[in-house]
Amino acid sequence: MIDFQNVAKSFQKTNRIEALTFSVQPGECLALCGGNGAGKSTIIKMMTGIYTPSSGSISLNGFNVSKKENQYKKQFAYMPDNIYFPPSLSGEEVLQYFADLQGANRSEVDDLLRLVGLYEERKKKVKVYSKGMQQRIAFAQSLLSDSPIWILDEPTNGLDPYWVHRLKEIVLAKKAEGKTIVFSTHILSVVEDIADTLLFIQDGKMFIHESVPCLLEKGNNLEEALFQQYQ
Ligand SMILES: Nc1ncnc2c1ncn2[C@@H]1O[C@H](COP(=O)(O)OP(=O)(O)OP(=O)(O)O)[C@@H](O)[C@H]1O
Repeated sequence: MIDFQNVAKSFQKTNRIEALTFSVQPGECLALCGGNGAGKSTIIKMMTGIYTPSSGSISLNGFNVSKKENQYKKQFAYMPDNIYFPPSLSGEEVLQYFADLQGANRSEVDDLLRLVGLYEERKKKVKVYSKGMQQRIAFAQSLLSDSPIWILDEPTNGLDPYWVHRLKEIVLAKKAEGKTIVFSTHILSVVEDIADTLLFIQDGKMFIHESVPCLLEKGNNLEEALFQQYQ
């Protein structure tokens, strides 16, 4: 379970996230949406301990997200929105590097390379990978750990339609295994296909927090349901 209690965040005295309270239940898949600059990545970075909230508290499966504590770090796997890859390493070496860093088993690397369709190109340096290929390596990296919570910041960014489809299948399979999932996206059809709940942020405030099936009763699709609420 992910729990946010009155979490706010300011940068240089400007409030960017206003007292946000919500939770994600075990096994739930929550989509984080909102306009550019709304605060999605900031929320995700606070969830993962990269940013410290200005006030309020966050816990992951009961463990406080705080610089002074370590237990919460074992609760989640994370795919950042822009990940640094040592450019001189090949795709295979990058995953081996992350496996070592996370204490994961290197034997999983081949399977993950196959899962993200990069096994044939595993010896190529990541710096020559396309944006979508780098994104798939970042996605594979987040699958090295079998933590109960999986947090993905714009995972479909740069993916072609086939890989968006595959990513949805993989996320749904992980959801069926009982993982608690949070992902951010601008693609409402992805939300419709895989999320249980939508949290829509506008200017750092919660605008909508509702189950996807309930939202879909308000329109033929999520886009229609959401834009009716905007008007
Ligand atoms: N480290 C930082 N220092 C100062 N301001 C920041 C910092 N990180 C984020 N912000 C500001 O906080 C606001 C929210 O940014 P955030 O990256 O969370 O938005 P987002 O919803 O993820 O946007 P996008 O959809 O464009 O990726 C923006 O106004 C941004 O400029």
